Amino acid sequence: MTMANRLGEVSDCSSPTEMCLLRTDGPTGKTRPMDLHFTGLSVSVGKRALLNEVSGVVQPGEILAVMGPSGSGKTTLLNAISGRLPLESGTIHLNGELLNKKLRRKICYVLQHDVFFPDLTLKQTLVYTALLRLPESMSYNDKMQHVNHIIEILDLQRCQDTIIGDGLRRGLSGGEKKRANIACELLTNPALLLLDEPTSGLDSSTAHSLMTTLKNYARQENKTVVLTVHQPSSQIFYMFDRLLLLCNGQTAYFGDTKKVVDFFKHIGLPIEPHYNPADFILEQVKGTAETQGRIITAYRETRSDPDLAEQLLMAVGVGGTTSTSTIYENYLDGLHASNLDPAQPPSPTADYTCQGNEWHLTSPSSPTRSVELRLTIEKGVPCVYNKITKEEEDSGRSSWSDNQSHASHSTQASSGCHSSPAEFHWDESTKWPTSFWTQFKVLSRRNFTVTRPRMLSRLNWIQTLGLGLMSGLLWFRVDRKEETLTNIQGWMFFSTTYWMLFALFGALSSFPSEQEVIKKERQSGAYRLSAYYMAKMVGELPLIITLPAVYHIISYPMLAVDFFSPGTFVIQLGFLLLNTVVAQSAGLFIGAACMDLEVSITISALYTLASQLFGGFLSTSIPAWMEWMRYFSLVHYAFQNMQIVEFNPNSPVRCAEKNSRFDACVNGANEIPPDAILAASGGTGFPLWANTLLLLSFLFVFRILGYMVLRYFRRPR
Ligand SMILES: Nc1ncnc2c1ncn2[C@@H]1O[C@H](COP(=O)(O)OP(=O)(O)OP(=O)(O)O)[C@@H](O)[C@H]1O
Repeated sequence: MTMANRLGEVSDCSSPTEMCLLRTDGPTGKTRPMDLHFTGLSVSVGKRALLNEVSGVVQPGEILAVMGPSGSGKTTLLNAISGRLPLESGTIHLNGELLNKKLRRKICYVLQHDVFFPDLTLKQTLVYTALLRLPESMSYNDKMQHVNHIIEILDLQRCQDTIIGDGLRRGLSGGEKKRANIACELLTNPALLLLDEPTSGLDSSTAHSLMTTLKNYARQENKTVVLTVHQPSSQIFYMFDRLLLLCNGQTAYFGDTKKVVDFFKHIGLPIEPHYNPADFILEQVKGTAETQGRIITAYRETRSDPDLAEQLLMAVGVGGTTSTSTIYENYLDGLHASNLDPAQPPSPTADYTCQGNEWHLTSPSSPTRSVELRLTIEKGVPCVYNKITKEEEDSGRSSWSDNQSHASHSTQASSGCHSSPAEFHWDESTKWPTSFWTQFKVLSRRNFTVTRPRMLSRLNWIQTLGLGLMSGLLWFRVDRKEETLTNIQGWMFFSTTYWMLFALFGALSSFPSEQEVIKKERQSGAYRLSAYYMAKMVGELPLIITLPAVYHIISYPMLAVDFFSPGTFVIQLGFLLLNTVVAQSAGLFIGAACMDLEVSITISALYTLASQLFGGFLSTSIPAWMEWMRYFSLVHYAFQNMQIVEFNPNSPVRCAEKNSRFDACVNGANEIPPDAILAASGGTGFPLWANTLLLLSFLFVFRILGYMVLRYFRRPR
């Protein structure tokens, strides 16, 4: 399909709110409508049951609202359906197929809290999400068109260049953030959309407008939507097709939203006139233990009625007193309207058998095509599946799929307005939507964009320029003689120590500040942790070395006016930067391991101060039993190497005229031998290459430890 064709299809849609989204039924588009059927879900933590035998079903094009008082288990239910919580018992089926890793890709979960990088604009956020979560087979242009399309659908054009913002910086409004949150998830064209309290924190008109958008989306794109909601207005309440009412983790009602008031009336709890039904039912389930018991028992009795099948079918709006054969006929009519060849209408005369509460009905509509219907009642919830026709089996769609209510949506599906500039070609054989290399590239770029304002902030520039000038002036044109030897060493020690502290403490908050976003993205299977980690290391490298390099460029030439050597200058810079990167690695590791800023600051303060004490400048006579601690000092090796480079025979340091502390000087030499300077500085005495190797080892060990912590101890659940 050409781009022009695709755009042509989009232009069929008359307005953004018509929600013309993605082709879902094309031969390559794999996001076909999905019904959700969960049965007897029980979840416990310790001895406490959070969910107890909760069941429900929702069809494509419908919205199932999960309501209940605070703490009744709404979020727990969504977590369970999304596969993020282990079930004690119960099953979750999508189109009759048990929930598995592959199917989880078709589910998106919009969290209650809006989790974003606050410094990115809305458009940048969506573009990075699209580049990470849309399949590799889509071109860049298609992905960008798709982003624009989603922005249009959710009516976010006006704020697309506004930063997301947070408590400190103003950015998107609450309603815009909710839409942005939903937009991020809609990008992947999910079949099942789970939303945890999408309207919380919104005023009634914004909440209504958001719900209208969702309703249109579900209807016109034939998507299945499950959402939790607290206290909707009556207008919003009646937008829900089905309602699942929870009370202390148990089902108080499941069925048609319009019938819930009748249900309550039937059990002796009539609603007063002009009362918001949502408020009314919530008040009842929040009532006394006796009222709660009455509601739950009444609902259970409905489920154990001898004429269960008819009642339940009625609850899902299938048929009331309709016989199963009529259901089947209606069902086939629906299929005929949407999928089957009009020239070959399916035969309404079907064979059907009934075993217990499971019906099997088969009807050939042509020699090569047959349709089979299965109706089961599992734990009180009816589920109507159609078995794939023979032709569809050939194209790989051979599981049980769709159901009775498909008929009611077929007209919408066939009414046009169901294509976008993009098509999806999910590669089902791979776990990730994009390759490692793509993930690495996109995440490096994003990391650079997100981290730059923090690391290269105006204040950091002022601090660096100020300190560079101050240290340059303090040690300006320092003389190269024994009396001023400690000044030269002091500059080197100060430089390595300062940048160690800067990098280590700066890195402490790096993982903790990102962890919520990363957790959300990892839970949705957007990328590998290794790609994120590598990208973070690489993306931040230019940022972490910029300021120390500027400092060195200002400060060292001022110090070394009389003995400046370009070679020494460059090598000194190299060790200063290497030490800074090592310190950053230590900070990243400590930050990841602790995640609690106060704890990590305490540990870091202890380690960095010990590193200074044992660095070889502040104390040159370390007690023998503490000498081993020098080997763990973060500044020791770089400080040693800077001295090795600085104090070389080509640039000698003159002996003191009297009372020299160096034997060579006392014995008549004019210049202090470099080895004597190093020996007197309390170092380990390792050569340059050994110190460099040890610095690199520190770097790798801290980086590997940081990865292990994220991989095994910070795994999102
Ligand atoms: N990991 C857990 N350990 C112990 N209790 C938990 C855990 N997770 C949830 N709960 C408890 O389970 C109950 C249901 O929690 P859930 O978040 O599902 O409620 P909710 O209906 O979504 O509430 P709200 O409307 O306030 O968000 C609450 O009482 C909560 O304290």
